[in-house]
Amino acid sequence: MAVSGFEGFEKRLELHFFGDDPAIFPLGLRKLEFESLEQVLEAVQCTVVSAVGNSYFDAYVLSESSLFVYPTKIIIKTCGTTQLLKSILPLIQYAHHLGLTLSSCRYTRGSFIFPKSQPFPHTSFKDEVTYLQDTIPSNLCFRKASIMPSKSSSHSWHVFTANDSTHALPHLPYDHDNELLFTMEICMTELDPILARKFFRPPEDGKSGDSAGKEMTELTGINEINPDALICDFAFDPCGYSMNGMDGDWYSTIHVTPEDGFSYASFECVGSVNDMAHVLRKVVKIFRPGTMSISTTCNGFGNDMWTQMASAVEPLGMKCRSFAMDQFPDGGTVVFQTFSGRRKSV
Ligand SMILES: C[S@+](CC[C@H](N)C(=O)[O-])C[C@H]1O[C@@H](n2cnc3c(N)ncnc32)[C@H](O)[C@@H]1O
Repeated sequence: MAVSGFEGFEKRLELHFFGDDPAIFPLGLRKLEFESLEQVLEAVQCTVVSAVGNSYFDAYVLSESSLFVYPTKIIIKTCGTTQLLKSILPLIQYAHHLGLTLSSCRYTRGSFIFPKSQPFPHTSFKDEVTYLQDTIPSNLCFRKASIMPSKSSSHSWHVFTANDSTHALPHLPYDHDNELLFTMEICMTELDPILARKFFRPPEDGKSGDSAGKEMTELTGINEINPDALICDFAFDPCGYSMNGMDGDWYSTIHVTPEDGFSYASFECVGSVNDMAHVLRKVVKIFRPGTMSISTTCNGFGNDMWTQMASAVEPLGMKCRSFAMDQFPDGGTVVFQTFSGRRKSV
């Protein structure tokens, strides 16, 4: 851990692949040996602490956040001082051995609380973008990097996308009822200290990380966010919590750094507009953050999520302080909003 404190803000990488050989499916990337994944994570400097799978994908809780492996898609989210971008090259190489080629890359993150503690290539967004530009293959020719602002220079949303010319919008943009799907990433700081205490373990509780995690999931109401989800949870010692949820092919994930002074929690999921507002309200009630950002990404062109998000949390005392929208070449539309308790400014 950095001398300053634990960096809760995650770096997030989403890679999509394609392959023409039917023999590699239906498992695709899920055929990767566990040892190969461990080697990728070694480059990032984190480890697997727990894992679960269903018929659609595998979900791993990491020592620093989460990894999701679908047949043609990988999502890795890591916090602390991990070097997430160092996973790209080994992943491209392992996928190549399976007959899969990279078609899309998306990297996102908020603003670090302790930016000076980050190692290369995460020393600045400029360094990250240079590293990405140099690492990803040239067939991903539609590229864009953007820093989406808020009213405060310490809360920005950093986005880099790169896509090839033939596999645009790789993630299905609609659900089974033909509703537009979104990815929602919520970053919360200044958690309510009484609620944050629930993510500390009593000294020498004699429990495993899994059983202590299960208790936290129930005690905090996290299990009620989506009662249909299969949850894989883990409690760190003496504090900290991570969980992955699986509901069919939809994932959700929560990570909590409860320490006073740099408390942080994140929630991420996929869903339609109606699900999102409902879920967002439940999440805000669990953490009661002083400040919060919401980033929604959809692979269509319309993204009017921001009004629904604002209406969902205003009755809970959170006021929308800023709004920014940007479009990415063959990478969809991103909306970034910041919120704070009514008397605070973000
Ligand atoms: C890994 S968890 C959740 C990560 C998540 N991205 C977040 O920001 O909250 C981080 C919390 O667990 C605590 N922690 C305790 N032991 C840890 C370990 N071995 N590795 C990582 N975090 C640990 C940290 O101090 C922090 O409160």
